[in-house]
Amino acid sequence: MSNHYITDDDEADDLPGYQKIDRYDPQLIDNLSAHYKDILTQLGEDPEREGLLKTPERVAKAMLYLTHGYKLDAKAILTSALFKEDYSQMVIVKDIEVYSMCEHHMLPFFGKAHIAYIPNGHVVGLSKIPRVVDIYSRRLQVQERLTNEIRDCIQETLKPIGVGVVMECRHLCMCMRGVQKQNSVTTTSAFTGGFLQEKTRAEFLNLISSKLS
Ligand SMILES: Nc1nc2c(ncn2[C@@H]2O[C@H](COP(=O)(O)OP(=O)(O)OP(=O)(O)O)[C@@H](O)[C@H]2O)c(=O)[nH]1
Ligand SMILES: [Zn+2]
Repeated sequence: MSNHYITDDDEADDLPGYQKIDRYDPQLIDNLSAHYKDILTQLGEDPEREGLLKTPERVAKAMLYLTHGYKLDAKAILTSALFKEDYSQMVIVKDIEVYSMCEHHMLPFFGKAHIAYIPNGHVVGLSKIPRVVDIYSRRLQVQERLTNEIRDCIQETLKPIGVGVVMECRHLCMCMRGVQKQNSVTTTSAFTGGFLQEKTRAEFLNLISSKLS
């Protein structure tokens, strides 16, 4: 894989597929900038006015960052930190921030992901779970597919007894335009294995709804 994009995360170079953000391909930035300059003109703006001079390049870089997940391999990230461990209770990482872009309007949707799995001989390094969320979020998405992709990645890599994913997001395409519902939150969920049983799923849902004291 080449041309991977990620923020200036200090760990970036140690993770499979990650590179630092200052390694954007300059030709790609130039191409995208030219398109955004044209879009500004088509929108009735003057791309030569002072405040907009660097805007096409800024937008190009921002969009590359907001879609850098295409270049990353979530399964490789998880596989890089599997540890043999005799722990077979539910592991939950909750309240993981999510920032994604809806594929219909290319406007942000954002909120939280709550992820659980029941280990089957291996646990995964905890930080890798939010990294998986980021890799699938930083693409053009619909919330349902994002939820399923996270579930499938964890299930296929860790092969746990079960995986549960719940996501709660606000979609700006529903707030700042269109139907203009400022407070609506969309909840999606995806489960495998043990989480298909009502008791296990109820325990997960109960634990993610309880607040830390
Ligand atoms: N299922 C799903 N729909 C989404 C998501 N993000 C945005 N949408 C919806 O995608 C739909 C696109 O519908 P269209 O009728 O083609 O587009 P539109 O005319 O801009 O629709 P409005 O937003 O109702 O104005 C809208 O209903 C959005 O609310 C998502 O993550 N999941
Ligand atoms: Zn949308």
